[in-house]
Parts: sequence; C-alpha cells; structure tokens
Amino acid sequence: MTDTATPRDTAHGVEIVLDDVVKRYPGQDAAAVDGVSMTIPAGETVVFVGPSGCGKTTTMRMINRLIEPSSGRITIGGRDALSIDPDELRRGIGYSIQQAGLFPHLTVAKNVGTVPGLIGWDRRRIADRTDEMLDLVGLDPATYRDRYPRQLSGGQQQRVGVARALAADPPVLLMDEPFGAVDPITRGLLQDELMRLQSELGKTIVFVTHDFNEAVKIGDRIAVLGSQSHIMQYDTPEAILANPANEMVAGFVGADASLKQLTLSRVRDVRLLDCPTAHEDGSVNEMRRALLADSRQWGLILDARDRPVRWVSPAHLATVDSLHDVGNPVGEILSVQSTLQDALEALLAESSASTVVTGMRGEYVGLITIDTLVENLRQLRDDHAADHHTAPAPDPTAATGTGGAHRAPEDPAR
Ligand SMILES: Nc1ncnc2c1ncn2[C@@H]1O[C@H](COP(=O)(O)OP(=O)(O)OP(=O)(O)O)[C@@H](O)[C@H]1O
Repeated sequence: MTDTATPRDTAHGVEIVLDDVVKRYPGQDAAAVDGVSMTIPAGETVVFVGPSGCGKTTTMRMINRLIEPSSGRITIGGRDALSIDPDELRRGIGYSIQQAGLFPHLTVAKNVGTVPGLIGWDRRRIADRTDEMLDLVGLDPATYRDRYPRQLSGGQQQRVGVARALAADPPVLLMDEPFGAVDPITRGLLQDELMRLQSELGKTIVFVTHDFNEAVKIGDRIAVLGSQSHIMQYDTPEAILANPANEMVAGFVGADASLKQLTLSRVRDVRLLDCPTAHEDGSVNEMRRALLADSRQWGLILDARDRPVRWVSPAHLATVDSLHDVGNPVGEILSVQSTLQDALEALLAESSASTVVTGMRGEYVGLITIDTLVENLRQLRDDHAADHHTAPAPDPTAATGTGGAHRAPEDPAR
C-alpha cells in the first residue's frame, strides 16, 4: 500500500480457508466448533447465521486468533494463520463488533487512527487517512473527528467502528453483529452503506448475524450453521431461499421465503413509473393540464435541485396562481439503492399504492408501486420453478426486474 492509498487504490480481499477447525473450550465436554471446513472466496461477503450459541463468533474469532483453534488449519491469502504472529495477524484484519467497541476516552479520530498508529504510519498520513475513512462512511470529518464516542448516536458509532476497521486497508474484515444494537431504520441504512463500500472496496468480509434477512441482503453467500458450527448449508441467498437443504434451514428461512426474495432486488433493478412534475416556480396551468392528461392525476413539485417536495392533484391547483407551498408533503422516499423489501415497508407505512424514488443526489427519478413488487415476486417464482424442472433456458424476454403491468396508483399522497 502507498502513502496515497484511497478507497479506489485499495487492498483487495484474499481467500480464507478453514480446514477441519476445532475449538474445545477448557472444561467443556463438547467442542464449541467441531471440525468446520469451508472456503471463503476472495472479495466476497460471507455471512454466518445460526441459532444462539451455535459457534458463529467462535468460528469467526479463530480467523484472527482472538480465539486460538484447538486443531485444524486456517489460511488467509494462502498464508498459514497459525504461523503468523497473532498481533501482526490482527493488524492485517479489520474487526468490527456490536456497539462499535470504540475506546470511550479517545476521540473519533484517535479511534480510527489506532491501527495505522500501531503499524507506524506518520502523523500526517494517519490524519489524512482518518478524514478519508470518515468521509467514506458518511461522517463529515470536520464535524466528527474531535468528538468522543458518547457524543455520537448509535448509528454514528457503528460508522466510526467500520471506519476504524478499514483504516489500515486490511484485505479482510470480520464483522460480529456490527449493526445489532441500532434501530431497524438505521440498521437498514448501515447495511446499504456497507454494500456500497464493499462494491467499491472488494474486501473479503465475514459477517456474523442472528438476522436471516440481514444475511440475505448483504451476503454473497450465507453459511447456515447448526450446533457446534456444523454447516447446514453454504450457498448463495437465492439458492438457500429457493431450496433450503433441510428442516433447520427451512426454519431459518421461514414461511415467508418468497417475501424475503424482495431483499434480493433493488429499486434500481425494476422499471419505475413516471408522473407529471414541475418546479416550484413553474407554470400552474401547464401542471394542471399535465395532471388532467395523466391517468393518475397526481404529480410532484420539485425544488431547484430536482428533489421531490409535494404531491399535487388538479384540486390543489384549482384556486392557486403559484406552485409554491401547494399540495401535500412527500412522505416516505426510497432511493434507487433501497431493496424491494424496503419498498414494500415504505408502501405499507404510507398506505399508498406508490412511493417516490430518488437518485444518489436526492433527485426525483420515478415511482415504485405495489404492482411492481408483485410482478417481481411472480417472476422470481417462475425463474426458480424453471431452475427446478430442468426446463429449457428461460425466455430472455422474461427477465426479472422489468416491472410489468401497472394499474394506476391510488391517491399517493394519502
Ligand atoms: N470462553 C468460553 N469458555 C467456555 N465456553 C465458551 C466460551 N465462549 C463461548 N463458549 C461456548 O461455546 C459455544 C459457542 O459460543 P459462540 O459465542 O461462538 O456462539 P454464537 O453462535 O456466536 O452465539 P450468539 O449468537 O449467542 O452470540 C456456546 O455454547 C458458548 O457457551
């Protein structure tokens, strides 16, 4: 790595191999981990899920030797982890845990700069890297670098935890329930952030969670672990949802497997609807005409930066001569990055048939409707039915993510 390491000039992930790894805690009859063997491909996010006490954390911590294996072999990027000095090993592996595990008496900057400091970077380089990492996880360095952890929200602490884990640009990141202690909305945002980061950084990430939805959302592969870390199934989320290997995995997947498939698709993958739009200083008459010509008769007022601010109908425009301050405020907004599961929750929360979607800068890009979600689920089901019946190659014109027939949304501003 160079002095000018940036997120785009980064150490890529390396393969991790566990070969018949066993952990026996002193005084315990049964092994906590009983001979786990698996290959974690370079640059992928692999999620361990399984019931409490099944050995997820023990398995993960043996990779950076916070827990020493009793027997077996672990290689990281082809190097035998057991032959590397444990301190050196740990400095090369990012580690992020629930409630962030920040040092309470150190500032955010000092927390993020811990490992670079330990490996001897000079002050200037550490300061630059700290700011770069804070920026990367969505925290303004000038605002946050001198704060203490207690002066941050839970979600902000988790972001600092991720920034700290990434600071020395390790090829491997271990994350033990990193978002377990934050509210569901913040958790969803942090998951989105992690996925965005990972698409830029391409690290090898091992992630432990209790939450199967989280595993489906962020995992390239999921290892469903049973007692003593026995691997029940190790496959892509799509394959596990479509075809659980046994009763236990089916129990984890749950009866709502097809709804969980909504977590696999993103709003950007489906066809969005459009509606009439006008800027606040636009013409009332033109907007009225556009609404009357549109089957839904609802449109959006955008601000100067194209961000949606209010819904309007012809009734709103009957007696006004300006588009400023007219209409109903836009409620839930989805981003193109949101999953279809997020979309379903937003649609249900709004009790409306369509929700506004914005792009990376918050600009209006379209509407998503309940029908889009129903169509997506139908398509996934058809695809999996085809997979199971050794059917001929699927019709390329029937690709998922094309939306489908849409009925006009009902009152979207309700
Ligand atoms: N230091 C220890 N000494 C003795 N037994 C331990 C120790 N740490 C964990 N165990 C036991 O090993 C087993 C696996 O624990 P581990 O924490 O790895 O499970 P887990 O799947 O991560 O659990 P959870 O989801 O509840 O965090 C459990 O039965 C636990 O009681």
